[in-house]
This record gives sequence, structure tokens and C-alpha cells, in this order.
Amino acid sequence: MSITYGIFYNGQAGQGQAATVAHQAAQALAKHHIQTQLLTTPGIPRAIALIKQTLPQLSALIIIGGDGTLNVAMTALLQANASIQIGVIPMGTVNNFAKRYHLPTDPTAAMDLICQRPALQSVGILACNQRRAVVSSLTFGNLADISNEVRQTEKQRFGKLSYLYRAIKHIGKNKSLPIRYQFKHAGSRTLKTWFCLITTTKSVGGHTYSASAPGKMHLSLLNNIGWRQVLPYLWFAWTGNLQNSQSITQLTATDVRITSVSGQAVTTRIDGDPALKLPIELNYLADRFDLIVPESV
Ligand SMILES: Nc1ncnc2c1ncn2[C@@H]1O[C@H](COP(=O)(O)OP(=O)(O)OP(=O)(O)O)[C@@H](O)[C@H]1O
Repeated sequence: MSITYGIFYNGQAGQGQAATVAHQAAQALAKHHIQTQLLTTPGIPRAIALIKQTLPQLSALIIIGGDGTLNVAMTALLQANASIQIGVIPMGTVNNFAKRYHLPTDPTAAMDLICQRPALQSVGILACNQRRAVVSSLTFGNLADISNEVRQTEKQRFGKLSYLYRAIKHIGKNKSLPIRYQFKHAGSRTLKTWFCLITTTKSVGGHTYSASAPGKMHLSLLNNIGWRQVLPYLWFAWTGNLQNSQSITQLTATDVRITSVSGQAVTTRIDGDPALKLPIELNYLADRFDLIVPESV
């Protein structure tokens, strides 16, 4: 039986570069006697439907893009309850997920890796309300609102500087909110939350910011922010590193339900994109996918 890989990409991203790379990947895989099916359509719901519909014919899914595009693909796999092998050609701005697993960021090197398949690694993700994947991070609170304001074009042109600019404009303006965190086996805590970062692994953007906790999500809460916290906060905005700040609560969990106690609307961002409002339920799905990785990971 012939082997077919799906190649999923966002045709509108990066001035059509993803489309060029998708065709190059198809040619490279053909040389290894692997057939391919290009999967692309404008609009996230349609893209999810297309992947779900094509999955039964595929032995692996190659995803071209950053965390946002990976999120679309993994949400489709989650909803279809499928556990297909995954290859990634990173083409986002930040590429958190790819950095975490030491995937090459050069498209040609990433294609070579996928063709040669030196090793597979089990990768865990989070399920939000059972239906939406969280590939790298979920955030809410003031910093998440700031990144909401950063437009995609701004992010592509100025990278992290655009976040810093927006952050400085916000200092001193926003308050923290009481948020309830209900853990499956560890009770419930209501904590003042200025900003909450939840990640699938111990690192963000290639920086390790928390101790290792296999099989669990990492939660970091910046409880409040006044002028004393400005420096740690700017440090975080710049490096993604929260470890040395005293105004931070760090927790790990397998399952948590998160509610806004005051009833004030709180919108989350998942893998960089505006997403669901609180309340949400998060479940860690350990070893959910097999990812094609370099041998040395
Ligand atoms: N088929 C699609 N139609 C419309 N939008 C899509 C589609 N697939 C992905 N997107 C969106 O395109 C945007 C860009 O995604 P992508 O992750 O590739 O780049 P990025 O945001 O620069 O990456 P990173 O998060 O790593 O910085 C995201 O908001 C993602 O949700």
C-alpha cells in the first residue's frame, strides 16, 4: 500500500512562502516514494474540517507554520480523536513549539529531517474544554490583552519589540482580578491574577522558565503589578523568563478548571491567538502525538 502524508499550511501566511515550501516538501517526499496531499483553505473552521475529513487516508501530517497553524492542525486531530505522526516545518514568527523540540527552523533542513525521520518523540498537549488544543501556551490577563493588541504585521516587522512597546504603554493602568483555580486532586485556590501563563512544557520560546514536571502543565501567575514589578515584568516580556521574580506563583497540574470569580469577562489567548473566555477546563494529554525530531533530542 502506498504511503500518503498530508501537508497542511496557511496559504495566506507569509506572502505565500508557506505554499512554496509546501510544494518543495511534496517534491522532496516524492523522492522518498511518499505521496502527498496538500491541505489548505482560508478560514480556521474550514481548515479544521478539511484535516478531519482527510485524516483517514494519511500516515503522517506535515504542518508548515508557527504555533497558530500547529494549533489549527492539532485541534483537528484532537476533535477527530486521531493520533497520527507529525512533522513540522516551522514558519511562524516565534515558533515556540519547534524551539522546544529543537526542530530546525530552516525550511530545507526541516524537510530533510522529515524525509529521513531519524527519531520520534512523544509529545503532550493540553485540551481546552475537550475540543481545542493548546500546543504551547494559554495566557490571560493584562499581558495577554497587550499581545492581543499587537497586530500580525507589527509582530512580523518588529518581533518582540512590538510587545515591549505595547507593554510600556500599559504600565500602571490595569488591575489584577480574582481567579479561581480548581485542581482535580489538589483542591481549589482563588488567587489575584494580573497575568497567567500556562504552558505544555517547562520552556517558552526556547527558554526554560520552570522546573521539569513530566505529564503536567505549568502555571505561572503574576499576582499583581505595581512599579516594583515593572522590571521583572519587562524582563518576562523580553525573555519569557519569570523564574527570578518574587511576585510570581508557580504551580503544576494535570487538570484544572479556571473561573473569573468577579464574573468580569476574561478572554484567553491560545498559542498566540484570541480564544475562549473563562470559565475553561484544561486537561493535560500526555504523549498525545509522535513528533519527528532530530536524533539528539
Ligand atoms: N487555514 C487558515 N486560515 C486562516 N488562518 C489560519 C489558517 N491556518 C492558520 N491560521 C492563522 O494564521 C496565523 C499565523 O499563524 P502562524 O502560527 O503560522 O504564524 P505566527 O503567528 O507568526 O507563529 P508563532 O505563533 O510561532 O509566532 C495564526 O493566527 C493562525 O491561527
